[in-house]
Amino acid sequence: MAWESNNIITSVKQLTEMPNVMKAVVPCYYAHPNSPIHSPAFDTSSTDDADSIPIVDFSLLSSEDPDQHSKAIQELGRACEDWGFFMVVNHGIAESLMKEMIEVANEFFEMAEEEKSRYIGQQVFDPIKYGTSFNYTSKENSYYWRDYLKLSVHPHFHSPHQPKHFREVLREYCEKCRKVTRRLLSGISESLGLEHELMKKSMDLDSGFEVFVANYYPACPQPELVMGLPPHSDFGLLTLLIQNEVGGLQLQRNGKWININPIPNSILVNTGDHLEIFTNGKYKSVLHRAVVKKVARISIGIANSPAMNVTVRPAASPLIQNERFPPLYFPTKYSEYVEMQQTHPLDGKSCLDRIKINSPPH
Ligand SMILES: O=C(O)CCC(=O)C(=O)O
Ligand SMILES: [Fe+2]
Repeated sequence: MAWESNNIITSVKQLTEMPNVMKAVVPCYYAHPNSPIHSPAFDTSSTDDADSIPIVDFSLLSSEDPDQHSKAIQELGRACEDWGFFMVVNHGIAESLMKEMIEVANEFFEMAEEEKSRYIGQQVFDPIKYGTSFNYTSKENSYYWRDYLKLSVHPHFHSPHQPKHFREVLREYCEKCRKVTRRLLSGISESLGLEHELMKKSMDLDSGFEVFVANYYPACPQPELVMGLPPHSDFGLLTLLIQNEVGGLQLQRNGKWININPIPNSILVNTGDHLEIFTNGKYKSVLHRAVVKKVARISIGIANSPAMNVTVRPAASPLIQNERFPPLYFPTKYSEYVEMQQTHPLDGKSCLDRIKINSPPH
């Protein structure tokens, strides 16, 4: 069966289940110029670095022993500055809840296409968006091997009503993650020598925008030819990520793509563009991407961000900006940043580059 790129495809999952599509090859329009096979920096053998991804013991951030507390804060700061990715252990979220979240997300993708298509998003700020690729628009000229469900979960909570239990599991999981994120963000402020509530206040985190994303990467006959998600940084402050037992996340470090294999029951955390802006470039957001496998993979991310109407700028503290370190980013309203990110093809850190001071105009 000949597939043209203008066929309406609601999901990659649907495509892989079509009886007439050859099981051994991917349609040519999914072949990606920057897929693993074409990526000179791709080196699966570079696991040494991956082994040393920092581990943050969450329970020690609240330790009453001042030495232990300040050591934990320093380690958190170092993890943000040196890596921008770290694994959080002893976070207090039950393993059973994490598993249930992955399970109900899987059940969502297993639903019939007609049921899921009720949630197909039309607009950038639709609170419930089911879709495929990144945000398929005519501006994108290649497809990604990924279906997704994106939900705005804070300050207003939105969830599909199906499958059964999805809504209640999501609500509980998001609430637990919010507490972890808040504690991490106040620890991060402390690690910079700032008042621990500065981020909460200056970005109005009580009304902070939070997006839940479930990424479904169907089993792929030729994983080396396609991309699940292209290299990008996340736009919020921190993203919390969990996955099923299948790996696929890679981060760019010292010019190489390295595989991230989280230890069981940990949560993977990465810093986003708005933490980079707030810290005036000290804690940089990190490029990462998702490659796909011969078996299906699910990842669940929650991105925590400033409130939509807040204009974000580097923190107003002499520790962050001073004569030696003038502000590096233009003040930008958060909603405008999100819109820019969601309406352009996903392309490295190009969105952040647009608001860099002294960057060439786009
Ligand atoms: O699937 C993954 O591991 C990464 C997902 C991701 O980077 C994202 O949703 O922003
Ligand atoms: Fe991401």
